[in-house]
Amino acid sequence: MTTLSEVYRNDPITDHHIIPLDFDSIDEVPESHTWPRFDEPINKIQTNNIKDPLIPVIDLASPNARNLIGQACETWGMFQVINHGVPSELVKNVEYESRRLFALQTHEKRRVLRSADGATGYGVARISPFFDKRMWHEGFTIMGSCADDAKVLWPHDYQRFCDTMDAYQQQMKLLSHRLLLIILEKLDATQEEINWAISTQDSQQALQLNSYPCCPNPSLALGLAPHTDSLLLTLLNQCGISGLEIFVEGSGWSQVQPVEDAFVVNVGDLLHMFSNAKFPLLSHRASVNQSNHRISIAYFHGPPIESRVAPSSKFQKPCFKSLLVKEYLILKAKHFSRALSLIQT
Ligand SMILES: O=C(O)CCC(=O)C(=O)O
Ligand SMILES: [Fe+2]
Repeated sequence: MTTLSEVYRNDPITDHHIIPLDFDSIDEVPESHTWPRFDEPINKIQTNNIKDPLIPVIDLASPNARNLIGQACETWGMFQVINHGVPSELVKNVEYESRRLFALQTHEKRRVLRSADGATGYGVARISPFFDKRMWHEGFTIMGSCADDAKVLWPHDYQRFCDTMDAYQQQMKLLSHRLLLIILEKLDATQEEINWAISTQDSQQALQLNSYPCCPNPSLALGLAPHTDSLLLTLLNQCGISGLEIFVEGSGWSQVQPVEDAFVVNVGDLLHMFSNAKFPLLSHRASVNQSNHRISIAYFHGPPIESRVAPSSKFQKPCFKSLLVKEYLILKAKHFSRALSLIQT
């Protein structure tokens, strides 16, 4: 069975792109990390007043949650979810362990550098090769067990990190299944399609720990460049520090303010495809700031890599061709944001 790691092995990225900046030793933004923008205003489209946000905040325990989730997927391709049942202690521990990792010295983190043909470990964002400028970001990717890397980082104290990441992945999997079930029912999907999306065997998931160190000049730098997520659904924890921005037609880049105990849920390329483009894809990016070292934790959920993806059988006029999930991911790894247009009918 092919895994996400094997798909990425097809498309190695060069060393230049794999090693993040040594943030400990830098006190200004180098030319390599200076992005040509950014005097544009950033709209704060969402306040902590969760009664009146633009990107809806949905209480999963409320009777109306299903309808609201369906509407949010159709309108935005994004919502925030609260009362989701993930223990807040675990969420705090994941943030704590992630900070423990990124607080290590640069030379220690580089011991678990992602290899050129690998998918897990420490490194820059996978989208880096598609941009001339580099990002104010370092990441650590986990797929399944992270024991091998954790043993290198903390030979005598790795268990806590592994247990926390394992427990969190488990919870994220349950929550993504719960949400996908609601979303697919809203799309009137068949039982077979539901089984495909939330298959307990061979489904693909990745946990991406993102670190955006304090930046001496945030207006020059960018934490993560604009992109869409490739799989079905992403659950993002902003860990209480704003930075996530979405591109809203007509009003430009807009901040998605963190809401306490909420996960940002967003539609990925495969769900956009499955919904026959009924659910929009939101391009998003991450900004950086001067005073807070921001951590975010993204969980990506996808179907088995060898399975086929196509618009749901309910759609009479599919606007995407059917292909294997791994074929799509290989296209995305080569063509990035053009990948979807290559499979339009
Ligand atoms: O850090 C963020 O807010 C965004 C992270 C993200 O988009 C990703 O990891 O795909
Ligand atoms: Fe993303």
